[in-house]
Amino acid sequence: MPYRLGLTGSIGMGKSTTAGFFAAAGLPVWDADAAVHRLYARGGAAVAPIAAVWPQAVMDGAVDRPALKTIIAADDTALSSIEAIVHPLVATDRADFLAKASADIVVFDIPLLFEKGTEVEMDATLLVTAPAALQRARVMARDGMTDAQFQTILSRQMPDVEKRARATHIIETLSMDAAGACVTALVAYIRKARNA
Ligand SMILES: CC(C)(COP(=O)(O)OP(=O)(O)OC[C@H]1O[C@@H](n2cnc3c(N)ncnc32)[C@H](O)[C@@H]1O)[C@@H](O)C(=O)NCCC(=O)NCCS
Ligand SMILES: Nc1ncnc2c1ncn2[C@@H]1O[C@H](COP(=O)(O)OP(=O)(O)OP(=O)(O)O)[C@@H](O)[C@H]1O
Repeated sequence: MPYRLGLTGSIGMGKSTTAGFFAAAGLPVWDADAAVHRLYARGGAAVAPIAAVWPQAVMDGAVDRPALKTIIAADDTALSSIEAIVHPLVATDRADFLAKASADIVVFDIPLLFEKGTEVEMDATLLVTAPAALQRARVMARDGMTDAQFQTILSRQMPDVEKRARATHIIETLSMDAAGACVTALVAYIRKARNA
């Protein structure tokens, strides 16, 4: 079985960017957010079970994210009900990817890796992180992001300090060059440890 490296980090910490460095190094990368997008798209496996509970959340055969957000905002229990539908489907997608992978190391980009306990399915974890002020500046630079939205998302994620305590490896995403070099060094380290 390939070595499974779980990549995580809070919003805006640089998961997608760091996943790109692994992909550029030739490692297969599975992306949890992309899996959810596939499941929500027309023909995706989450459409029918979500329509059965919230018919107003499905438009033109696909799950409509703004509609889901309206439902979540109005009902404190909705997010966990959505998760109960979506997370088993995501787990199946991830298992299919792993079964087909032929590389020595595969990377799983999972925003909620520690929150949902998925780290038990990994051989090691990599946390990407940055100072809180930099994280905030990155997220607030995004279109339509408000301070209240940022605070809500942060409140649903495990604090960075707790993630640091759990992670096997940590990379600070301060510059592209430095983070890219850290990824190269980490891949070499894992290969050396595996072959030792
Ligand atoms: C709430 C939804 C509709 C918001 O969609 P939208 O496109 O606006 O935002 P996006 O998916 O990029 O998420 C925004 C931020 O919220 C975080 N987030 C998303 N889902 C969750 C969750 N279940 N718990 C905590 N944080 C979450 C993301 O990591 C990200 O930082 C969508 O995220 C969703 O359907 N979530 C439930 C499924 C899920 O758990 N996805 C997480 C990956 S397995
Ligand atoms: N190593 C780095 N050096 C400089 N800037 C970076 C680095 N990594 C990420 N960034 C910047 O930080 C921002 C967030 O990066 P990215 O989208 O990769 O984060 P993310 O953790 O995937 O975000 P989200 O949780 O919202 O999906 C982007 O503007 C990106 O250009």
